Amino acid sequence: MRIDIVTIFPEFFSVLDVSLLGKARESGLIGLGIHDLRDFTHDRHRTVDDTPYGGGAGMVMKPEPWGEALDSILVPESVVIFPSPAGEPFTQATAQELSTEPHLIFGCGRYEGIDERVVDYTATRARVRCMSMGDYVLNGGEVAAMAMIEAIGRLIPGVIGNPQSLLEESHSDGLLEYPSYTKPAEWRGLEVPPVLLSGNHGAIAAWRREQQLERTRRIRPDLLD
Ligand SMILES: O=C(OCc1ccccc1)c1cn[nH]c1
Repeated sequence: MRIDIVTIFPEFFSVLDVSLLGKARESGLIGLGIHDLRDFTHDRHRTVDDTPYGGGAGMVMKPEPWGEALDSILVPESVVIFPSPAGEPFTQATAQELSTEPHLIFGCGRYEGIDERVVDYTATRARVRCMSMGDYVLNGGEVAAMAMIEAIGRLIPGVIGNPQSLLEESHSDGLLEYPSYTKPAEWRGLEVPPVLLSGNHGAIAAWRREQQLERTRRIRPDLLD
């Protein structure tokens, strides 16, 4: 997979060099390109925003720099993702689906957002998805993009050492994960549930499933609808 990121804070993504994805990049599993939106401006002040038509507070990102930046990296197979509070929910299912794509482009908006014509025009040349990480507002798309890149990247075969662990985590089967324990068997007066020490794998699997259902009912009943 190749991932390109367009942002006015390219240095923000230098952490991707050292994280889990750093190894994936060394091994060629993931190609990463980081593009400074200001490199696609032509005025002395490298302007990327302007006041909104129709009035209102804040600034809107100008379409021209975005058009040139995306022209320089877009191919028909690309999926262009714009993190946005007004986007569709990004879930584990979305991460799973996007992890099989050959090329993802993350367009990190700031201010009040990007001129809508950038979304409309880009949608005539590739698949575009405005995606939300949750019902809250950040100052820009960079943090959301980082989270999506990690959620997607770890699902790419070969990136995670132990693919089995991907099967048993929260949301992989639509439920929250069961509680986990490790040595010592007793810690500060608290014991590990005896079934986990029983060696009875059938009982352990049944207990874990029940824990998943109980937790999901208690903490995230919406997942059971
Ligand atoms: O704030 C977010 O994206 C940054 C952004 C993009 C465009 C305009 C304002 C802010 C966000 C919240 N949930 N998921 C994403």
